[in-house]
Amino acid sequence: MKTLLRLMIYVRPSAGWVFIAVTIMILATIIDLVAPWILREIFDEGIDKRNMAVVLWLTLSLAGIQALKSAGMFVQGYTQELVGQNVVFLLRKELYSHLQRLSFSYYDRAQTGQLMSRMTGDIEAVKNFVGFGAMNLFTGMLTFLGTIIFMMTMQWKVTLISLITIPFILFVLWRFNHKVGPAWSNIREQMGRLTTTLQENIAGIRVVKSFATEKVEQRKFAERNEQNFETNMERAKLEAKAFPLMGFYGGLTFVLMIWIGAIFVARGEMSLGTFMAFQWYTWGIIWPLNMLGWQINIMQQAVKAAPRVFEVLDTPLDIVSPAGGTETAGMKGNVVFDRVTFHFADQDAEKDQPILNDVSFRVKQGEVIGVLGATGSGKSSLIGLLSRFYDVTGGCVWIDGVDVRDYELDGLRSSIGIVPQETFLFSASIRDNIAFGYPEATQEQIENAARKSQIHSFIESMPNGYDTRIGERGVGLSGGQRQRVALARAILMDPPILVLDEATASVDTATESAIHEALLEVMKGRTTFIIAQRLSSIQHADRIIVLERGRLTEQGTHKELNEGNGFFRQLFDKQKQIAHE
Ligand SMILES: Nc1ncnc2c1ncn2[C@@H]1O[C@H](COP(=O)(O)OP(=O)(O)OP(=O)(O)O)[C@@H](O)[C@H]1O
Repeated sequence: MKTLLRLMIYVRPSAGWVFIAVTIMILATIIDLVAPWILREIFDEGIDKRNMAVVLWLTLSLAGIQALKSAGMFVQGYTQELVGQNVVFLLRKELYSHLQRLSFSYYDRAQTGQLMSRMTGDIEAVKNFVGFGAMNLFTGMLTFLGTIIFMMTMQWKVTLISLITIPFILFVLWRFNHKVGPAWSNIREQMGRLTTTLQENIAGIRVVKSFATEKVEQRKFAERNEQNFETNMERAKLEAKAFPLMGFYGGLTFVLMIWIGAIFVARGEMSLGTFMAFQWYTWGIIWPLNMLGWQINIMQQAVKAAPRVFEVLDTPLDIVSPAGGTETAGMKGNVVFDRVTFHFADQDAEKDQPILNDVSFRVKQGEVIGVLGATGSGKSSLIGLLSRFYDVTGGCVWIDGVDVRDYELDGLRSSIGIVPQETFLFSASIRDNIAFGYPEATQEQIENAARKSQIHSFIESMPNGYDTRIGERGVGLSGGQRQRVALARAILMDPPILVLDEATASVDTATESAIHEALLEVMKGRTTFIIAQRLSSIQHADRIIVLERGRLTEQGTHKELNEGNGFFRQLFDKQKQIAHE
């Protein structure tokens, strides 16, 4: 009930259309109720009294109101769909906008396939009910009650006796409703899992193929597909049992009506016209009940699908822009990490080892900082805190003396240009990919950024130059080329803070060296963090900080660290030894 009430919020903007559809439905129902009554008059006042003029006029009026009803049904069908589509439109818009604002922590746990199935199948199920189902449910109930009232006023005894089967039909409906709900719940959930399997398989098809696990993947998909097939067949069995039974009781009502009606006509307690009208009215009782089975089906689908959509909508936004957040215009890039401790949301802050533990350091505007550490030591997490991908668990991160949590969020993120470890390129032209964060950029600006990241001449050599379209994973580009496109994307933003997270890890040493030469110019005046595992990547760093298991263990210049005997010195010796071998 709560779900249905909540859905009403999305129907409210279409209230005008709902009013039109419902008014037409009420008029159509009245026509359905009046038509058998006219039939009775044709018999009793026309045929019985041999008055052909009455027959003619009443038949013509019957034809007239039926034509009117058909025209009304056209408008009603259209408005019904319009209301449903409006609800889908609003829900999708709200869901998409919420998905845009959900934090990294949410996406760390979320399954893409589940989200896709909520965005498509689940919302579609809601539409079917809101547009078609709910309104037909309303018409059905109106027709059912109206028919009984009309019949009672004509011959209440025959009506009451013939309706003896109704409780049986209602019982079958109640049981069906009770059982089909959980079946739909399973089906919606299974569809989510099926889509997840499909999405993961397609996204990871290169891994699947390189490990030759197509058959295993096929089996996994087949298992889930089969589960879904079986649950659907269980549901079909429920329908196959309930609907014929309801049809049988409906037929029985019809037969009873004829039999009891005939007795009352023979006794002179019912006119032949009323008898004929009752045959027509019987359909007004049977079809709404039979339709009710389908409507319940549609309603249960929506009732089970809508909470899956609402669950996403109700996920709180844990990282939001503060009201009246500090503007970032004119940001210089003085960064301070002050006793920063960090746990991921799914960690136990009491028991689990923090990802970053009491980390403090200062970076002045324009400084180039190398962040060095073994894999998993917390380097990317450190940078994530700067851009508020996550918020600190303890301590504070300051930029220009302002806590990052007090900055206007979009401004903060646009002020920090990040070249991540894994680049995502959109299925668009290379130009659009570079200008992703700054769509208004001129061709000259784009080319400049591409030159600085050593990718311009390669783009120029492609058949369509900057207009060359690339796949969603940047297919057609090598790992190093993808990284350089991402680098150009960050440079184009002209941010006061630049972060290169293993940004040159996929390029050869000569290109890395060329990129770093070019970056010398780019980094001028900008605070730059270079995250790296090899020393060649941080040769231009003014200062280096070393992370070990979330703790800052060393910091200083190349020279200072080389004089020590810590991680830096060991790495230096190791890499020197490898170079000699
Ligand atoms: N979303 C997450 N939830 C829980 N733990 C995570 C999550 N992401 C990373 N971790 C853990 O946090 C630790 C630090 O990860 P982080 O990515 O910051 O390391 P890193 O130093 O950048 O490593 P690499 O050099 O391999 O990229 C790792 O032990 C990792 O397992």
